[in-house]
Amino acid sequence: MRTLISPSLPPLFSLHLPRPSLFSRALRASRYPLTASAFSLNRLPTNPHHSSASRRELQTEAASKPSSAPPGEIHVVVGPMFSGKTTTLLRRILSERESGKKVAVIKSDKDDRYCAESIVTHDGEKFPCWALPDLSSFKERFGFDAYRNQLDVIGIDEAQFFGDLYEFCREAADKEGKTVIVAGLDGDYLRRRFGSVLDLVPIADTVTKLASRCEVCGKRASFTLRKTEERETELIGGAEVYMPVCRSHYVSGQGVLETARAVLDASSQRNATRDLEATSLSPPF
Ligand SMILES: Nc1ncnc2c1ncn2[C@@H]1O[C@H](COP(=O)(O)OP(=O)(O)O)[C@@H](O)[C@H]1O
Ligand SMILES: Cc1cn([C@H]2C[C@H](O)[C@@H](COP(=O)(O)O)O2)c(=O)[nH]c1=O
Ligand SMILES: [Zn+2]
Repeated sequence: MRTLISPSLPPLFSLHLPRPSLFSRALRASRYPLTASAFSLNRLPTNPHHSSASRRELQTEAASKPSSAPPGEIHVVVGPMFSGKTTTLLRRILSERESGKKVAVIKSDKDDRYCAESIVTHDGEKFPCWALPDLSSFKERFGFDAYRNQLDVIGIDEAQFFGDLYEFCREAADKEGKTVIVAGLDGDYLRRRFGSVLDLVPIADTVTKLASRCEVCGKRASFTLRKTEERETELIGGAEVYMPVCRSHYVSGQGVLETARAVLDASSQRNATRDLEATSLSPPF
């Protein structure tokens, strides 16, 4: 199958890492070598602006965090359909697993294309996954103990379909030390924000927007055009329903839709004629 992802296209957001300040170096150093008790607020210089109640609150919060869980990470991969989101997720998951990390992948059970128990790229690559109605059921299904002690990296595909995406990712990364790699559509076929994928941006470590190739002109495609007449936001489908397009062909989508409809009509016309011919050739019952 043709590869439509251009490796030369840069991600929308690039990562700039400034020199760490003295403060940030001190903060980073405090994360790993210090135990929870060494990181006790009692040892911090007293801030005269903190009331004793708020000091107690902060102290309780610090004590309740598991001392062994280093902070996790959130990486978000978005883009239109056919831009390589699932492929990217798969590559990252495989590379984490090769480096010795324990991984698990979750996808929405709404997506019943290809295979129920695997994430599958449009090129047919597969990886076993948990197909779930929501993310909050994952820990119980995976096992609370196994989740806490034996899982480092969580991949989430079709993230736009999960209503509890934000809460799950924040808790997993902030409190449970997990690395979460999220792949999903940033926008729907009308280019409206899709689900809560974009809500993750402020709490993410990296955000990558991928592009596909416009099916009409071959240029960079950042949007997904729906070729059919359905109007609901959620409509599971692949290349028979959607196509990646550039900005100008998204805007002139009506024309593209008409072309696509004509192609579909012609092909169903051809199929109908073939069926008719096959029926008239078959012997009568
Ligand atoms: N219009 C298309 N129809 C079918 N497959 C396509 C189309 N455009 C691209 N592809 C293939 O899909 C691959 C990306 O698949 P995938 O990672 O599943 O994308 P995404 O998860 O972003 O939808 C590309 O490498 C390309 O080979
Ligand atoms: C644009 C758009 C897409 N969907 C559905 C169609 C597919 O089932 C998934 C996206 O899959 P992919 O891995 O990104 O190829 O989402 C939808 O329900 N509504 C839309 O507007
Ligand atoms: Zn185009």
